[in-house]
Amino acid sequence: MMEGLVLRSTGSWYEVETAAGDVYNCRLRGKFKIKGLKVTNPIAVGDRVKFELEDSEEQTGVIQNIVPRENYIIRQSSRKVHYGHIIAANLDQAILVVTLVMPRTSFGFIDRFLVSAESYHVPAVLAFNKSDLLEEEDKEYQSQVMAMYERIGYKCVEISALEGTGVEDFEKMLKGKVSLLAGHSGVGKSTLTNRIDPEIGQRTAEISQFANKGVHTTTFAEMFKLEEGTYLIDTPGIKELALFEFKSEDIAQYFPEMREYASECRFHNCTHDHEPGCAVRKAVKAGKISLTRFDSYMSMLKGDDNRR
Ligand SMILES: Nc1nc2c(ncn2[C@@H]2O[C@H](COP(=O)(O)OP(=O)(O)OP(=O)(O)O)[C@@H](O)[C@H]2O)c(=O)[nH]1
Ligand SMILES: [Zn+2]
Repeated sequence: MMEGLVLRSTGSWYEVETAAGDVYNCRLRGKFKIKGLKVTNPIAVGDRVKFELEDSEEQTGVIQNIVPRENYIIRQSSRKVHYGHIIAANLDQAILVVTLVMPRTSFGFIDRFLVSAESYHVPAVLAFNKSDLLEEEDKEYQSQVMAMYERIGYKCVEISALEGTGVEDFEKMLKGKVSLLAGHSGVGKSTLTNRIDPEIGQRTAEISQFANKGVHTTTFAEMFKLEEGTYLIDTPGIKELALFEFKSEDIAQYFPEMREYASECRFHNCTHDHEPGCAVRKAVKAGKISLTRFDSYMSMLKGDDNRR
């Protein structure tokens, strides 16, 4: 039996790369299923699989087994109700490219992304792009925003994909990891990937063109190899890591800075909304939890569609 990493999938075929760097075209053995998961795709990009060689000349194989996942991100299937579609598995980090100017990424959107990443147990990073466009006062503001997120524990980097500032450090951050790259249209994902690897940049731009035309891009889910052990997953079709199943009572636990106070609330099932003796609201008043973050929490709790 051989083992490899799924780089690409069309739904019926999987491109699997072995440690030696050989790529095999594999299909699933019949009736392949993963217990307890209702998904339209049992195997996704980023999965490690065991496969039996079928034809060594054609480099084809049959996937027999999946190595247990460290994590995965999933969305609602567009084809089947109550089914999920796995976007990617075994991620080391999820990077959200954001911009404070042209266009301005909202805190609501950033926080939804961070909450999703928490729920998937994927470390999240915020990359603030277009730093070259910032006026003096914007720079000051951006530093404050970055400090706010860093205090919570999220890594933040400042880059200008256009001018190349900070891109070297950005690349260092990718080294030896599987990273998912996300962000609103126009924040500069293609420009950034193009700087890192023109071939990938080209592909990113192509895929995002499809996405902008509304063509379903999930079949294009791709993992790019930057170097040995370093992979980038571009997600143009997925503007956010929308949660597949989202329970309002769980939301607070995905705000790391709230978790530590929540245990001190008078009621164990406190929603931090109106309850007396709420330690979280007290921490907000005392400036220990940022109001911006608390606002995001409240709108998520109330189910506002905060997607912009
Ligand atoms: N000033 C400045 N402009 C940038 C920067 N990065 C990207 N841009 C510009 O922003 C616009 C959008 O960049 P893209 O790289 O196409 O953005 P994208 O995120 O790939 O967007 P989609 O292709 O719609 O998914 C282009 O006009 C870029 O030239 C930057 O760091 N500074
Ligand atoms: Zn509370």
